[in-house]
Amino acid sequence: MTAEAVKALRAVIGNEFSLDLQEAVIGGEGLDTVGDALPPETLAVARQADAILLGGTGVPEDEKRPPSEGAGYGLLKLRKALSLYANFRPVKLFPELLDASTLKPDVVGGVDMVILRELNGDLYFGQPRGIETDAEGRRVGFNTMRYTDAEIERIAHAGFQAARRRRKKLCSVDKANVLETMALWREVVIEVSKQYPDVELSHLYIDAASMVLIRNPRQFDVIVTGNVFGDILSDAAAMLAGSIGMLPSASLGSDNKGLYEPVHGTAPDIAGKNIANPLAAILSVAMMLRYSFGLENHAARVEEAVGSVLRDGYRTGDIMQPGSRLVGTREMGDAVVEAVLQSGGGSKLVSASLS
Ligand SMILES: NC(=O)C1=CN([C@@H]2O[C@H](COP(=O)(O)OP(=O)(O)OC[C@H]3O[C@@H](n4cnc5c(N)ncnc54)[C@H](O)[C@@H]3O)[C@@H](O)[C@H]2O)C=CC1
Ligand SMILES: CC(C)CC(=O)C(=O)O
Ligand SMILES: [Mg+2]
Repeated sequence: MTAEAVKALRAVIGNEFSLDLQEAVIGGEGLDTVGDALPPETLAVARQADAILLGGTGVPEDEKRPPSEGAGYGLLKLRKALSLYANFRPVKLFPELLDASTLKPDVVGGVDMVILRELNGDLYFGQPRGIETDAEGRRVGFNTMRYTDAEIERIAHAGFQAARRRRKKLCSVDKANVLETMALWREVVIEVSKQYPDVELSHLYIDAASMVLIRNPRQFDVIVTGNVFGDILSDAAAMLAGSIGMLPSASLGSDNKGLYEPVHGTAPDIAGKNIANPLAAILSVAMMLRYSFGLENHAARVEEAVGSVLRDGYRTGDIMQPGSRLVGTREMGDAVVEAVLQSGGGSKLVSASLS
């Protein structure tokens, strides 16, 4: 999937700019080659890059390791080390996929929201964590849900600013009725809202938010929420867009450096079969062009190319519909590259590689 995203990136950049693309290992490949899910060399490459395109991390062997030593944790460390705290996960239904969702077309038609997930705090990072044996000899697992007011403030500002650029509606999702961390979350979000009187703020508890997301998703514009709730809510929201293979994301910090990756994981159940949907990875490249490189037109060309291949009936298995043309990962990538090149006035299909 990442190789297809790189092909699309090369196609849209063409000869207009030079692209200095470096590869580095993370996750399972990092553990296998240098025994580290986030090797120091990878972190160094990421630090000096303007933008990072991330292939999924996480391998089935993670189930036999402590979570904080697994391949998947390499990504969490990278997000934290680079202070990429604001994870934008747009959920937009391409009209061509109206019937691809498992939900009714009149529920999902016109869905266009952004889930803004805080990425540097919460249960995934809070200390203490671990598994210990208590005085009675019972094993106890524990994690800590933890947010400082400053962490909540900065993600709340990002949420209000995102809403300001859109339909000016922000819904903060928490569990303030049960958890002190989330009571603080709500208090700080309300305090920050005073600086954004033009943005309509609402609140939902995570359980109710999950239900409303499926019942009436069109009502949402921007949702701001914590690391764990955002992780779960965005996978559920993927089905509003037809498939988890359609959701891109951008993780940003306080400068333009960003990390771009699909919302989905490594999909080990279908790995190596050339059947996974590369469009989430390709749409992540569009976000990279927009947010890290300021190339709005190029971003739009990639997004329009995706729309055009869908209009032409190309489908991977996850979004397959009757009468459409079933293609593999590489063929979908080729079709997007061709559409990108057409939009730039060229017509020759180039074969780009990762080298
Ligand atoms: N950002 C990341 O690097 C993430 C890594 N992971 C890791 O990925 C591994 C697998 O996790 P899962 O829970 O199975 O989540 P997953 O997102 O990899 O897969 C969930 C389901 O969606 C399908 N799917 C995912 N992406 C698809 C695509 N592009 N096209 C078609 N179908 C697709 C998979 O085949 C699977 O049935 C684990 O090791 C996990 O830790 C999980 C989520 C995010
Ligand atoms: C390693 C996981 C926490 C990644 C994940 O599920 C995500 O970021 O959506
Ligand atoms: Mg996830």
